[in-house]
Amino acid sequence: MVASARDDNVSYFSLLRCAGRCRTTSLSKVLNIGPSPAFLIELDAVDLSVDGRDILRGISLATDARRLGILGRNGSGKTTLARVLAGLQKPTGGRVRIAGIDVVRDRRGALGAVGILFQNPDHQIIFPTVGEEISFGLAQMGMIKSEVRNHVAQTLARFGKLAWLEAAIHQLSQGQRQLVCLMAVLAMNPKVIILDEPFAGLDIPTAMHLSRVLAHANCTLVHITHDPRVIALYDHALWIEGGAIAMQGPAAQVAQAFETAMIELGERDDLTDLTG
Ligand SMILES: Nc1ncnc2c1ncn2[C@@H]1O[C@H](COP(=O)(O)OP(=O)(O)OP(=O)(O)O)[C@@H](O)[C@H]1O
Repeated sequence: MVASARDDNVSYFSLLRCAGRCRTTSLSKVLNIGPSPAFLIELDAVDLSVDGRDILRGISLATDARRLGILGRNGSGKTTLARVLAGLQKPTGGRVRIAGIDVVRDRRGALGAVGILFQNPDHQIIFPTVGEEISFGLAQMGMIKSEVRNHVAQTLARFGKLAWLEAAIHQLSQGQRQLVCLMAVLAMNPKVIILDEPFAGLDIPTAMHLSRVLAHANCTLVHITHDPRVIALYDHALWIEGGAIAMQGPAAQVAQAFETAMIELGERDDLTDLTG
C-alpha cells in the first residue's frame, strides 16, 4: 500500500523510519524533543517550484545512515532532489545541510562535503583532458598548484591510470569517462557521494567494477534508482512520489513496498498513472 504524501510529512510511513540515527525534523517539532543534533544529511522542509509547479514538496530527512537509497518512478523528482542535495539547485523553501555545511551558500565547503555522479558523464565533464578534469575540483577547494598535481597523480595511480593524465576525454569510452568522473569525485574525498543512476549506461563488468570501488569508498553513499533490488540491502531508504516522501524507513521494507506497488501499477492495462 502506498501512503499518500502529506505536506506535514508526519504520515504512518514517516513513522517507519529510524534505521540507525534517522528521523524527520518535523517529527521532532511535533514531539517537542528539542534542538536537532547534527546529522550528516539534514533536509528540513525542502520545497522546490519551477514556474509555479511544485517539483519537491516538504522533504525532511535527518540521517547518519551510511548507505541511503532514494527510490521513485520516472519524473517523481529524484534527480532534482539529488541536485538539491549536492547544492547544485537552490530550493525555494527549506534548508539542506551536509556535514553541517549549507551546500547552497557555502560552495567551497560543499565540495568537501558532497560529490555527485550523474548517469551521463558528459553532463559532468567540462575539461578536455583527464588531468584538468580531476584538478578542477581540487583547485576550487583551495589547494595550491603543487598539491593539486600530487593529488591528481595519487588518484590516477590508485586506479592504475597514471597514463591518463594528458588523455583527451573525448577519446575515452562512456565507461572510461564515468571512471574519470568517479576519480574526480573521490579525489575531493567528500563525506557523501550521490549516485544518480551512474551505471545505467555501462556494461555489466564495468558497472560491477565501479560499484566495487564505490562500495569500498570511505564515505556515505546516497543511491538514486528506480530499481528496488539495488538498494534493498542498504541501511535506509526514501520513496519519492510526486516530489514528496511517500515512505521512508529501513531500506528492505521500503524496497519491498515500492516493488509491490510498482508491479501492481504495471499490471494495469493503461498509462493513466504515468507520473509527470
Ligand atoms: N528545470 C526544470 N524546469 C521545469 N521542470 C522540471 C525541471 N527539472 C525537473 N522538472 C520536472 O520535475 C519533475 C521531476 O523531474 P526529475 O528529473 O527530478 O525526475 P526523476 O525522478 O529523476 O525522473 P527520471 O527517473 O525519469 O530521471 C519532472 O516532471 C520534470 O519534468
